Amino acid sequence: MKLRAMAKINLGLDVVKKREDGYHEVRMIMQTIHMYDQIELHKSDIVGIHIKTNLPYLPTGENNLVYRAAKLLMDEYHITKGLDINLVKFIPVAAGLGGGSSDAAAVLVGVNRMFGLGLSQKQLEDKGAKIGADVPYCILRGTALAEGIGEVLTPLCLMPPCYILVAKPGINVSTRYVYKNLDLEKVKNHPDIDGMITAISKGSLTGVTSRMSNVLENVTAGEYPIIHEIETKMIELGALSAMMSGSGPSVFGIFEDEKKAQRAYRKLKHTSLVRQIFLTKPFGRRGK
Ligand SMILES: C[C@@](CO)(OP(=O)(O)O)[C@H](O)COP(=O)(O)OP(=O)(O)OC[C@H]1O[C@@H](n2ccc(N)nc2=O)[C@H](O)[C@@H]1O
Ligand SMILES: Nc1ncnc2c1ncn2[C@@H]1O[C@H](COP(=O)(O)OP(=O)(O)O)[C@@H](O)[C@H]1O
Repeated sequence: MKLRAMAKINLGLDVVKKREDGYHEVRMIMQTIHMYDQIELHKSDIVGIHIKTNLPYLPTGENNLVYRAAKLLMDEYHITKGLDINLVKFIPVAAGLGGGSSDAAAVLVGVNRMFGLGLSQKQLEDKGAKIGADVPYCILRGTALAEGIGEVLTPLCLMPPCYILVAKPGINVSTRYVYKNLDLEKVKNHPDIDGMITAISKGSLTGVTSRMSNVLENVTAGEYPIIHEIETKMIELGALSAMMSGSGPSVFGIFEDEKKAQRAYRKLKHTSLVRQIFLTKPFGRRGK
């Protein structure tokens, strides 16, 4: 069985409060983008979950989120057959693009289908929350409001058509570190998430881009000024707006004009600012 695990960006990211358990309550506008990892699942007679991946530095045991996703369902439903997972990564790792979460989401959907478990999408989303805060959204996909720690989802209509330039600089950032170093008292300007929801419902691209804001950017860009440098370059090259995705360090720029987006892609590709760069588009919800 072949699956596609789609990447996401956060068009808006607000942190509302810190919980007792260290997790943060968020209000985020999530958007799936047309960039994906390929996953193949095969039943096997050799007991256990066996992972192969094209990235030698990724864990292939229980520290890989695809392992955890498969094990969660296989243990609960007493599946004794073996499972081979071939994971081909294209989504940059630890980049703020939700690659690991989306791989886990795809495996939950795939194992459910492959072994005929009959779980609904909502049931899969609930199980996904045990693996990571962004996993339920990665099952839903499309444009959505994510609240709680990311798992309370409200589907929205698809964001207006546009071109999305995603650039990852050659630095790595841990999500845990970024949340830990966020000082909420210092955040003076919270994103206008409700205004962005209205703009999406009206189909106004500039209404969306004028409200793009991410409170985690203060933490990551405070340490890595390269994030602001990439944003400035994207704006110079015609992006309506540019912002860091999730906990970073990837930056995305939203373009209305395809030619400008392609030119920006070509210009940025050969600078020392970026390690990986992709020109992509918004992607809709599962089953839509
Ligand atoms: C920042 C965001 C924005 O979409 O994405 P990424 O940058 O990771 O892609 C998410 O909130 C990341 O969600 P996800 O990556 O699933 O988080 P998890 O694996 O559940 O948690 C990793 C760590 O981040 C912190 N964490 C995560 C989510 C949250 N709402 N509050 C937190 O404080 C916790 O310290 C946790 O130990
Ligand atoms: N299938 C996977 N793909 C990518 N990273 C994974 C995977 N499973 C576990 N990880 C670990 O999770 C960490 C965060 O990965 P990723 O989901 O790509 O980042 P982000 O949460 O910033 O979008 C990585 O450092 C990696 O070691």
